[in-house]
Amino acid sequence: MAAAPILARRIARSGVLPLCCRPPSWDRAPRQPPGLPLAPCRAFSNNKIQVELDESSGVAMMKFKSPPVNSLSLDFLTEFSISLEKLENDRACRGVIITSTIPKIFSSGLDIMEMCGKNVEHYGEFWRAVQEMWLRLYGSNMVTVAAVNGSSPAGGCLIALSCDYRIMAENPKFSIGLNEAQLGIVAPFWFKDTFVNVVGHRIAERSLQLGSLHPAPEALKLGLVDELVPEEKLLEKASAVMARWLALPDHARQLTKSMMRKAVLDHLVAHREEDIKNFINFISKESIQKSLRMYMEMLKKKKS
Ligand SMILES: CCCCCCCCC/C=C/C(=O)SCCNC(=O)CCNC(=O)[C@H](O)C(C)(C)COP(=O)(O)OP(=O)(O)OC[C@H]1O[C@@H](n2cnc3c(N)ncnc32)[C@H](O)[C@@H]1OP(=O)(O)O
Repeated sequence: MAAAPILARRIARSGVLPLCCRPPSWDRAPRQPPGLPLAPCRAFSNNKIQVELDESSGVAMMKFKSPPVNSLSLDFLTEFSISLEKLENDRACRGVIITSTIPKIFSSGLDIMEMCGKNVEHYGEFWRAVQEMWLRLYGSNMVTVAAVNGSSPAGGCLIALSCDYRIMAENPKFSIGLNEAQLGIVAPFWFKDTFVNVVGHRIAERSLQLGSLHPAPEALKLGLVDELVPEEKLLEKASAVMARWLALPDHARQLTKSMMRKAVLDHLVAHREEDIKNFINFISKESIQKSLRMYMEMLKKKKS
Protein backbone atom coordinates (compact mmCIF):
# COMPACT_ATOMS: atom_id res chain seq x y z
CA MET A 1 0.00 0.00 0.00
CA ALA A 2 1.22 3.50 -0.78
CA ALA A 3 2.54 5.67 2.03
CA ALA A 4 -0.58 7.81 1.86
CA PRO A 5 -3.43 5.33 2.19
CA ILE A 6 -6.13 7.79 3.26
CA LEU A 7 -5.30 10.38 0.62
CA ALA A 8 -4.96 7.71 -2.06
CA ARG A 9 -8.30 6.14 -1.08
CA ARG A 10 -10.12 9.47 -0.98
CA ILE A 11 -8.71 10.54 -4.31
CA ALA A 12 -9.55 7.14 -5.81
CA ARG A 13 -13.12 7.43 -4.51
CA SER A 14 -13.42 10.96 -5.90
CA GLY A 15 -12.55 9.61 -9.35
CA VAL A 16 -9.81 12.16 -10.00
CA LEU A 17 -6.28 11.50 -11.11
CA PRO A 18 -3.27 12.59 -9.08
CA LEU A 19 -1.47 15.54 -10.63
CA CYS A 20 1.49 13.47 -11.81
CA CYS A 21 -0.80 11.16 -13.84
CA ARG A 22 -2.95 13.86 -15.35
CA PRO A 23 -2.74 14.45 -19.07
CA PRO A 24 -1.74 18.00 -19.94
CA SER A 25 -4.83 20.09 -20.63
CA TRP A 26 -3.73 23.43 -21.97
CA ASP A 27 -6.95 24.07 -23.79
CA ARG A 28 -10.19 23.95 -21.97
CA ALA A 29 -13.41 23.35 -23.88
CA PRO A 30 -15.62 26.32 -24.66
CA ARG A 31 -17.60 27.02 -21.53
CA GLN A 32 -20.99 27.09 -23.19
CA PRO A 33 -21.36 24.46 -25.94
CA PRO A 34 -23.86 25.77 -28.48
CA GLY A 35 -27.36 24.46 -27.96
CA LEU A 36 -26.55 22.97 -24.58
CA PRO A 37 -27.79 25.31 -21.86
CA LEU A 38 -25.88 24.63 -18.67
CA ALA A 39 -27.17 24.97 -15.14
CA PRO A 40 -26.02 28.41 -13.95
CA CYS A 41 -24.34 27.17 -10.79
CA ARG A 42 -22.97 23.92 -9.43
CA ALA A 43 -22.00 23.43 -5.82
CA PHE A 44 -20.26 20.81 -3.76
CA SER A 45 -19.11 20.83 -0.22
CA ASN A 46 -17.66 18.76 2.60
CA ASN A 47 -17.25 19.55 6.27
CA LYS A 48 -14.10 21.65 5.64
CA ILE A 49 -14.64 23.47 2.36
CA GLN A 50 -17.56 24.70 0.28
CA VAL A 51 -17.35 25.30 -3.45
CA GLU A 52 -19.74 27.02 -5.82
CA LEU A 53 -19.05 27.11 -9.52
CA ASP A 54 -20.79 29.82 -11.54
CA GLU A 55 -20.96 28.27 -14.97
CA SER A 56 -21.78 31.49 -16.77
CA SER A 57 -18.47 33.08 -15.73
CA GLY A 58 -16.45 29.86 -15.33
CA VAL A 59 -15.41 31.00 -11.84
CA ALA A 60 -15.59 28.87 -8.69
CA MET A 61 -15.74 30.35 -5.20
CA MET A 62 -13.95 28.11 -2.72
CA LYS A 63 -14.53 28.91 0.96
CA PHE A 64 -12.65 27.37 3.87
CA LYS A 65 -15.06 26.62 6.71
CA SER A 66 -13.22 24.62 9.33
CA PRO A 67 -13.54 26.26 12.77
CA PRO A 68 -11.95 27.51 14.85
CA VAL A 69 -9.06 28.63 12.61
CA ASN A 70 -9.07 26.66 9.30
CA SER A 71 -5.96 24.77 10.36
CA LEU A 72 -4.65 22.46 7.65
CA SER A 73 -5.23 19.03 9.15
CA LEU A 74 -4.78 15.84 7.15
CA ASP A 75 -8.55 15.76 6.54
CA PHE A 76 -8.60 19.40 5.47
CA LEU A 77 -5.67 18.95 3.09
CA THR A 78 -7.26 15.85 1.58
CA GLU A 79 -10.57 17.63 1.00
CA PHE A 80 -8.72 20.64 -0.41
CA SER A 81 -6.80 18.51 -2.93
CA ILE A 82 -9.96 16.69 -3.97
CA SER A 83 -11.87 19.95 -4.40
CA LEU A 84 -9.08 21.42 -6.52
CA GLU A 85 -8.90 18.34 -8.68
CA LYS A 86 -12.66 18.28 -9.22
CA LEU A 87 -12.52 21.88 -10.44
CA GLU A 88 -9.40 21.22 -12.53
CA ASN A 89 -11.20 18.40 -14.32
CA ASP A 90 -14.38 20.39 -14.81
CA ARG A 91 -14.21 21.96 -18.24
CA ALA A 92 -16.74 24.58 -17.18
CA CYS A 93 -14.30 25.96 -14.61
CA ARG A 94 -11.51 28.38 -15.60
CA GLY A 95 -10.73 30.11 -12.34
CA VAL A 96 -11.09 29.78 -8.60
CA ILE A 97 -11.27 32.40 -5.85
CA ILE A 98 -10.12 31.09 -2.47
CA THR A 99 -11.37 32.68 0.74
CA SER A 100 -12.61 31.84 4.24
CA THR A 101 -15.95 31.84 6.05
CA ILE A 102 -14.23 32.17 9.45
CA PRO A 103 -14.15 35.78 10.68
CA LYS A 104 -10.62 37.24 10.94
CA ILE A 105 -8.87 34.03 9.83
CA PHE A 106 -7.93 32.94 6.32
CA SER A 107 -6.03 29.88 7.55
CA SER A 108 -3.83 29.33 10.61
CA GLY A 109 -1.50 27.11 8.58
CA LEU A 110 -0.58 23.49 9.09
CA ASP A 111 -2.38 21.90 11.99
CA ILE A 112 0.32 21.76 14.62
CA MET A 113 -1.40 18.83 16.37
CA GLU A 114 -0.74 16.74 13.22
CA MET A 115 2.99 17.28 13.83
CA CYS A 116 2.99 16.57 17.60
CA GLY A 117 3.28 13.21 19.29
CA LYS A 118 2.32 11.11 16.26
CA ASN A 119 4.09 8.13 14.73
CA VAL A 120 6.38 8.08 11.70
CA GLU A 121 3.63 6.69 9.39
CA HIS A 122 1.35 9.54 10.33
CA TYR A 123 4.03 12.17 9.71
CA GLY A 124 4.72 10.64 6.29
CA GLU A 125 1.06 10.60 5.34
CA PHE A 126 0.54 14.14 6.58
CA TRP A 127 3.54 15.53 4.73
CA ARG A 128 2.54 13.80 1.49
CA ALA A 129 -0.86 15.50 1.79
CA VAL A 130 0.84 18.90 2.27
CA GLN A 131 2.95 18.29 -0.84
CA GLU A 132 -0.09 17.12 -2.81
CA MET A 133 -2.05 20.25 -1.94
CA TRP A 134 0.81 22.52 -3.02
CA LEU A 135 1.51 20.61 -6.26
CA ARG A 136 -2.14 20.91 -7.26
CA LEU A 137 -2.53 24.56 -6.32
CA TYR A 138 0.82 25.90 -7.53
CA GLY A 139 0.58 23.81 -10.68
CA SER A 140 -3.07 24.56 -11.39
CA ASN A 141 -4.15 25.39 -14.93
CA MET A 142 -6.94 27.54 -13.51
CA VAL A 143 -6.55 31.20 -12.62
CA THR A 144 -6.25 31.23 -8.83
CA VAL A 145 -7.01 34.34 -6.77
CA ALA A 146 -6.61 34.42 -2.99
CA ALA A 147 -9.07 36.73 -1.22
CA VAL A 148 -7.26 36.84 2.11
CA ASN A 149 -9.89 37.96 4.60
CA GLY A 150 -7.95 37.34 7.79
CA SER A 151 -4.67 36.23 9.30
CA SER A 152 -2.65 33.83 7.26
CA PRO A 153 0.47 32.44 8.91
CA ALA A 154 2.82 29.76 7.49
CA GLY A 155 0.80 27.14 5.57
CA GLY A 156 -2.02 29.70 5.18
CA CYS A 157 0.47 32.08 3.62
CA LEU A 158 1.73 29.27 1.36
CA ILE A 159 -1.80 28.84 -0.01
CA ALA A 160 -2.02 32.56 -0.79
CA LEU A 161 1.51 32.60 -2.29
CA SER A 162 0.61 29.67 -4.54
CA CYS A 163 -2.21 31.61 -6.18
CA ASP A 164 -1.77 33.85 -9.22
CA TYR A 165 -2.95 36.96 -7.39
CA ARG A 166 -3.45 37.95 -3.75
CA ILE A 167 -5.92 40.52 -2.47
CA MET A 168 -6.00 41.12 1.27
CA ALA A 169 -8.46 42.90 3.55
CA GLU A 170 -6.82 46.18 4.55
CA ASN A 171 -7.07 45.50 8.29
CA PRO A 172 -3.65 46.00 9.97
CA LYS A 173 -4.65 43.40 12.59
CA PHE A 174 -4.51 40.72 9.90
CA SER A 175 -1.03 39.44 9.23
CA ILE A 176 0.58 37.09 6.74
CA GLY A 177 3.99 35.45 6.41
CA LEU A 178 6.06 32.31 6.74
CA ASN A 179 6.61 32.40 10.51
CA GLU A 180 8.01 28.86 10.86
CA ALA A 181 11.22 30.10 12.50
CA GLN A 182 9.13 31.46 15.39
CA LEU A 183 7.96 27.91 16.06
CA GLY A 184 11.52 26.60 16.02
CA ILE A 185 10.93 24.86 12.71
CA VAL A 186 12.10 25.53 9.17
CA ALA A 187 10.11 26.28 6.02
CA PRO A 188 10.93 23.53 3.51
CA PHE A 189 12.66 24.45 0.25
CA TRP A 190 9.48 24.56 -1.79
CA PHE A 191 7.75 26.93 0.66
CA LYS A 192 10.89 29.08 0.38
CA ASP A 193 10.97 28.89 -3.43
CA THR A 194 7.31 29.87 -3.66
CA PHE A 195 8.01 32.83 -1.37
CA VAL A 196 11.14 33.93 -3.27
CA ASN A 197 9.20 33.78 -6.54
CA VAL A 198 6.71 36.29 -5.14
CA VAL A 199 8.82 38.76 -3.13
CA GLY A 200 12.40 38.20 -4.32
CA HIS A 201 15.44 36.77 -2.57
CA ARG A 202 16.39 39.54 -0.13
CA ILE A 203 12.94 40.13 1.30
CA ALA A 204 12.36 36.39 1.56
CA GLU A 205 15.72 35.80 3.26
CA ARG A 206 15.10 38.38 5.96
CA SER A 207 11.44 37.53 6.45
CA LEU A 208 12.10 33.77 6.67
CA GLN A 209 15.01 34.07 9.11
CA LEU A 210 12.98 36.31 11.39
CA GLY A 211 9.82 34.25 10.95
CA SER A 212 8.02 37.53 10.30
CA LEU A 213 4.29 37.92 10.23
CA HIS A 214 3.61 41.08 8.24
CA PRO A 215 0.55 43.23 8.97
CA ALA A 216 -1.49 43.78 5.81
CA PRO A 217 -0.06 47.26 4.94
CA GLU A 218 3.51 45.95 5.27
CA ALA A 219 2.65 42.84 3.26
CA LEU A 220 1.52 45.14 0.45
CA LYS A 221 4.75 47.16 0.60
CA LEU A 222 6.82 43.96 0.38
CA GLY A 223 4.81 42.67 -2.56
CA LEU A 224 3.66 39.71 -0.52
CA VAL A 225 0.11 40.65 -1.47
CA ASP A 226 -0.88 42.51 -4.63
CA GLU A 227 -3.65 44.74 -3.32
CA LEU A 228 -5.45 45.76 -0.14
CA VAL A 229 -9.14 46.57 -0.19
CA PRO A 230 -11.77 47.16 2.49
CA GLU A 231 -12.97 43.79 3.71
CA GLU A 232 -16.52 44.28 2.41
CA LYS A 233 -15.13 44.86 -1.10
CA LEU A 234 -12.82 41.85 -1.12
CA LEU A 235 -14.93 39.39 -3.10
CA GLU A 236 -16.13 42.03 -5.53
CA LYS A 237 -12.52 43.00 -6.20
CA ALA A 238 -11.46 39.34 -6.52
CA SER A 239 -14.17 38.80 -9.14
CA ALA A 240 -13.04 41.89 -11.07
CA VAL A 241 -9.41 40.71 -11.02
CA MET A 242 -10.49 37.25 -12.10
CA ALA A 243 -12.44 38.68 -15.04
CA ARG A 244 -9.32 40.56 -16.17
CA TRP A 245 -7.20 37.39 -16.05
CA LEU A 246 -9.88 35.34 -17.79
CA ALA A 247 -10.08 37.85 -20.64
CA LEU A 248 -6.91 36.25 -22.06
CA PRO A 249 -6.88 32.97 -23.98
CA ASP A 250 -6.41 30.10 -21.53
CA HIS A 251 -3.69 28.33 -23.49
CA ALA A 252 -1.35 31.36 -23.63
CA ARG A 253 -1.81 32.17 -19.96
CA GLN A 254 -1.43 28.53 -18.90
CA LEU A 255 1.76 27.98 -20.90
CA THR A 256 3.21 31.18 -19.48
CA LYS A 257 2.31 30.15 -15.91
CA SER A 258 3.82 26.74 -16.44
CA MET A 259 7.02 28.29 -17.81
CA MET A 260 7.31 30.49 -14.71
CA ARG A 261 6.57 27.74 -12.16
CA LYS A 262 7.85 24.53 -13.76
CA ALA A 263 11.35 24.49 -12.28
CA VAL A 264 10.06 24.84 -8.74
CA LEU A 265 7.34 22.23 -9.22
CA ASP A 266 9.74 19.79 -10.90
CA HIS A 267 12.20 20.19 -8.04
CA LEU A 268 9.70 18.86 -5.51
CA VAL A 269 8.34 16.17 -7.85
CA ALA A 270 11.92 14.88 -8.32
CA HIS A 271 12.62 14.90 -4.56
CA ARG A 272 9.27 14.04 -3.05
CA GLU A 273 10.29 10.91 -1.16
CA GLU A 274 13.50 12.52 0.10
CA ASP A 275 11.49 15.54 1.26
CA ILE A 276 9.10 13.27 3.17
CA LYS A 277 12.05 11.49 4.83
CA ASN A 278 13.58 14.84 5.77
CA PHE A 279 10.31 15.97 7.28
CA ILE A 280 9.92 12.78 9.29
CA ASN A 281 13.49 12.95 10.62
CA PHE A 282 13.16 16.61 11.47
CA ILE A 283 9.75 16.56 13.11
CA SER A 284 10.49 13.38 15.11
CA LYS A 285 13.38 15.04 16.97
CA GLU A 286 12.66 15.51 20.65
CA SER A 287 13.96 19.10 20.54
CA ILE A 288 11.51 19.96 17.72
CA GLN A 289 8.63 18.26 19.49
CA LYS A 290 9.45 20.30 22.57
CA SER A 291 9.45 23.55 20.56
CA LEU A 292 6.06 22.75 19.07
CA ARG A 293 4.57 21.86 22.48
CA MET A 294 5.89 25.13 23.91
CA TYR A 295 4.41 27.07 21.01
CA MET A 296 0.99 25.47 21.53
CA GLU A 297 1.19 26.30 25.26
CA MET A 298 2.08 29.87 24.37
CA LEU A 299 -1.02 30.08 22.14
CA LYS A 300 -3.22 28.82 24.95
CA LYS A 301 -1.66 31.20 27.52
CA LYS A 302 -2.20 34.16 25.20
CA LYS A 303 -5.89 33.31 25.33
CA SER A 304 -6.25 33.23 29.12
C1 LIG B 1 14.15 19.88 6.83
C2 LIG B 1 12.88 20.69 6.89
C3 LIG B 1 11.68 19.83 6.99
C4 LIG B 1 10.39 20.59 7.21
C5 LIG B 1 10.22 21.03 8.61
C6 LIG B 1 8.80 21.30 9.04
C7 LIG B 1 8.04 22.25 8.20
C8 LIG B 1 6.70 22.61 8.80
C9 LIG B 1 6.07 23.76 8.12
C10 LIG B 1 5.00 24.32 8.96
C11 LIG B 1 4.06 25.12 8.51
C12 LIG B 1 2.96 25.64 9.35
O1 LIG B 1 1.97 26.07 8.84
S1 LIG B 1 3.14 25.62 11.03
C13 LIG B 1 1.73 26.42 11.71
C14 LIG B 1 1.98 27.89 11.89
N1 LIG B 1 0.79 28.52 12.38
C15 LIG B 1 0.78 29.40 13.35
O2 LIG B 1 1.85 29.80 13.89
C16 LIG B 1 -0.55 29.94 13.77
C17 LIG B 1 -0.72 29.95 15.23
N2 LIG B 1 -2.03 30.50 15.56
C18 LIG B 1 -2.24 31.81 15.71
O3 LIG B 1 -1.36 32.66 15.55
C19 LIG B 1 -3.59 32.21 16.16
O4 LIG B 1 -4.26 31.04 16.65
C20 LIG B 1 -4.46 32.80 15.03
C21 LIG B 1 -4.50 31.92 13.79
C22 LIG B 1 -3.93 34.21 14.65
C23 LIG B 1 -5.91 32.96 15.54
O5 LIG B 1 -5.92 33.63 16.78
P1 LIG B 1 -7.22 33.63 17.66
O6 LIG B 1 -6.92 34.49 18.88
O7 LIG B 1 -8.39 33.99 16.83
O8 LIG B 1 -7.46 32.10 18.05
P2 LIG B 1 -6.65 31.22 19.11
O9 LIG B 1 -7.37 31.30 20.40
O10 LIG B 1 -5.21 31.54 19.10
O11 LIG B 1 -6.82 29.79 18.44
C24 LIG B 1 -8.04 29.04 18.52
C25 LIG B 1 -7.69 27.58 18.75
O12 LIG B 1 -7.03 27.09 17.59
C26 LIG B 1 -5.75 26.53 17.97
N3 LIG B 1 -4.83 26.75 16.86
C27 LIG B 1 -4.47 27.90 16.30
N4 LIG B 1 -3.62 27.71 15.28
C28 LIG B 1 -3.43 26.38 15.20
C29 LIG B 1 -2.66 25.55 14.31
N5 LIG B 1 -1.90 26.04 13.32
N6 LIG B 1 -2.70 24.23 14.53
C30 LIG B 1 -3.45 23.71 15.51
N7 LIG B 1 -4.21 24.44 16.35
C31 LIG B 1 -4.19 25.77 16.20
C32 LIG B 1 -5.39 27.28 19.24
O13 LIG B 1 -4.46 26.55 20.00
C33 LIG B 1 -6.73 27.36 19.91
O14 LIG B 1 -7.04 26.11 20.49
P3 LIG B 1 -7.83 25.95 21.87
O15 LIG B 1 -7.06 26.72 22.89
O16 LIG B 1 -7.87 24.47 22.11
O17 LIG B 1 -9.18 26.55 21.58
